[in-house]
Amino acid sequence: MKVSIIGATGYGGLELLRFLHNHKEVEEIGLFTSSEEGTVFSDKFPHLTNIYNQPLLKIDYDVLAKSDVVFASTPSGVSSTLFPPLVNRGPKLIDLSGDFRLKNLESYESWYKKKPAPKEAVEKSVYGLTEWNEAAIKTSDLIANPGCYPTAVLLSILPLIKHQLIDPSFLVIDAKSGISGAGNKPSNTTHYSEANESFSIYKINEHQHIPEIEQAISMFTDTETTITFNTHLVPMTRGILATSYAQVTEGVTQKQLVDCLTSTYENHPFVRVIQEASSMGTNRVKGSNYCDIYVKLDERTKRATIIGVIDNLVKGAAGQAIQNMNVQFGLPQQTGLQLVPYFI
Ligand SMILES: NC(=O)C1=CN([C@@H]2O[C@H](COP(=O)(O)OP(=O)(O)OC[C@H]3O[C@@H](n4cnc5c(N)ncnc54)[C@H](OP(=O)(O)O)[C@@H]3O)[C@@H](O)[C@H]2O)C=CC1
Ligand SMILES: CC(=O)N[C@@H](CCC(=O)OP(=O)(O)O)C(=O)O
Repeated sequence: MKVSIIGATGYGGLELLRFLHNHKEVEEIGLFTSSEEGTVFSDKFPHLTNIYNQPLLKIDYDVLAKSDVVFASTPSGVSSTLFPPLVNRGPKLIDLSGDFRLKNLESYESWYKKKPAPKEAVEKSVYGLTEWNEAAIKTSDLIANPGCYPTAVLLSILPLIKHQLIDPSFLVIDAKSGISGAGNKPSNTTHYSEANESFSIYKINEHQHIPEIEQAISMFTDTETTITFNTHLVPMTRGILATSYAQVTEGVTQKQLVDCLTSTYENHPFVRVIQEASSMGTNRVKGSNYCDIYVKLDERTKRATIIGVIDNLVKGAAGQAIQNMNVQFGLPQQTGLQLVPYFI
């Protein structure tokens, strides 16, 4: 397979390359840039010396059209214009940004403060939460890869909402992310001296992943709800831990909650239902495509604490994008993604 990465110099792009390098069906990887045409990739990233000594390529539709797959790992507002001319020209398109995720264009404009992608392209796109949308992904030519936070949240709560074990009307979600979630462009909030030794909340009640999570709950469980969702920055490089709180339906037991998660994911290699809370942590999934999930009923309040943990750059971005590519090409989902977590 011939694969192209637009935004190869970013964090998502580098992770795509790290996994695609080990993918047995990938023969050629084109690295595309909007700002550094001709730069030798390994000069910019010396850890890739003698591995990727090729020059970065200018974004050119005729070259991209010859690929089997084109990944866009670019800031929001970029693929909305870059991808539409490639629709129906041959390659499968996989977008890691939020540009094709929200079906309601006004909602995209109001949450992302950017001009939405053309309606026809958004209508054509398929939401790439692999474990929940495999059939549609299989036949899709344009994938909207989910956001990092929505992946951790949705994989942990969707089974419990679908089986009516929790009340979705008062979902409170508290999520924390490592700094690589903000991409490679330095800013005050990601500056080492300001982020290190600090734990902060950001985008209170205004995070762009709120409508995405609500839309996916509706799409996969036929439930309309509004959520409270807040995000925090943790002074570490990788990882997301998302904790959701919800009242359980009357009479629901701890065993029912765990059984529901276990049976939902028994045939899904990348979602692991964890039995002990002490085994949940970002270092248990770091560098891997796993999503670990956990649920605990508080017998006193009848509220469930539901946790999802991922590596934001892998299951939250590049890993899930490659998992979707595997589904599109009829390959086993694990192809190229079988790295075990770093742990330390
Ligand atoms: N970081 C994360 O954990 C996650 C990120 N995402 C989403 O994935 C996308 C990529 O994220 P991430 O890799 O972190 O971002 P980065 O900021 O690290 O990288 C983005 C890359 O996009 C390229 N780019 C910038 N502007 C343009 C443009 N106008 N046209 C073409 N390319 C452009 C740049 O490369 P160059 O200058 O060489 O063109 C840049 O290196 C974003 O939309 C992000 O929101 C989704 C899930 C998780
Ligand atoms: C730590 C951090 O800043 N994380 C980013 C994650 C953004 C992201 O993944 O953007 P999409 O909208 O393309 O999904 C944020 O919270 O905005």
